[in-house]
Amino acid sequence: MTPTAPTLQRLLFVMNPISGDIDKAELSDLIKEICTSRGTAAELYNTTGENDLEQLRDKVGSNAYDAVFAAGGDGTVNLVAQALVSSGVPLGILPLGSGNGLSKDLGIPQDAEQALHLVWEHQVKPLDTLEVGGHFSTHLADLGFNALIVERFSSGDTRGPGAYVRVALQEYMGYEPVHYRIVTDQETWEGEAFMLTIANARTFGSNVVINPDSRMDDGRFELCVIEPFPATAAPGILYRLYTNDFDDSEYTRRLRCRHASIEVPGQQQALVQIDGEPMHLPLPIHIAIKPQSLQVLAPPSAAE
Ligand SMILES: Nc1ncnc2c1ncn2[C@@H]1O[C@H](COP(=O)(O)OP(=O)(O)OP(=O)(O)O)[C@@H](O)[C@H]1O
Repeated sequence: MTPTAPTLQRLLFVMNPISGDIDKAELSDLIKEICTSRGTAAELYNTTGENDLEQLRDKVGSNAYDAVFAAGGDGTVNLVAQALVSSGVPLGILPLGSGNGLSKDLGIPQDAEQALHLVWEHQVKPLDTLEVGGHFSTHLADLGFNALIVERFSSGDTRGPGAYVRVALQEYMGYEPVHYRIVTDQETWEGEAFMLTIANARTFGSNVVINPDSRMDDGRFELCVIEPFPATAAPGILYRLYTNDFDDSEYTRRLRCRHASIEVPGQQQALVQIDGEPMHLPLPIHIAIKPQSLQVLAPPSAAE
């Protein structure tokens, strides 16, 4: 353990039985075995997909957990973070999904067994969280092209990066950019966008860096706009998204703010993906940051 890290003695592990393709019974046994051998009490909760948030809030309210781990994909991390927000109880992550965006941004090992060592070797970091149209987000939300692809993915049975690229290419051909009006506490921007990301974090689970050099604890968030671009510009934009150079394109801009509202003139609702879950939200969409409202366990050496 790092000198400043508190000892975690009582833990809850929230496990999503459908996340990833590893054997959850084996992982549960491993968690119990390692924790028992180190004198740490570990309780397990399997999500059902029904009323999990209410159940977890009850558990967190009536038990003195030192930390609660989300063992699952981005949806499970969002669920557990929501149950813990403003409680002071830190969130740990055992990444099991296909994206695992927040865990990557925090530098958490992508192997669940290695990530378990966060219990004994960690630093506790405060993170901002976002409210997007009344929904909780820890990581990244967006409107436009990527939200459409996430929706196509969640309604089909295709998975994996190869399938993502295939679906994205199919949809790109007929995609019509949308006209947005964004009003923040700093400025107003109006125009067409191919994609509009609401970013508390930096990097998608796909390793696309949509919001480079940003912080998750500064009380601000970014609206990252990719404006319509000719097909010839696509390779350059894609390259910049993988090389930390989002701003180096004439088709991109970022608005940094504390609160914002997004309108689509003439439309009543919009498709939005929030931490990987697609949903239709009424317009305008109001976004606000809750500064340092979530504690997380990160590796002792994590930079930010
Ligand atoms: N026991 C369960 N049976 C069916 N669905 C469940 C169950 N528990 C949770 N879910 C659903 O799982 C979804 C969240 O999955 P999560 O994102 O954690 O994993 P994943 O889909 O494998 O990850 P990724 O999105 O990174 O690929 C939620 O929609 C939730 O309702």
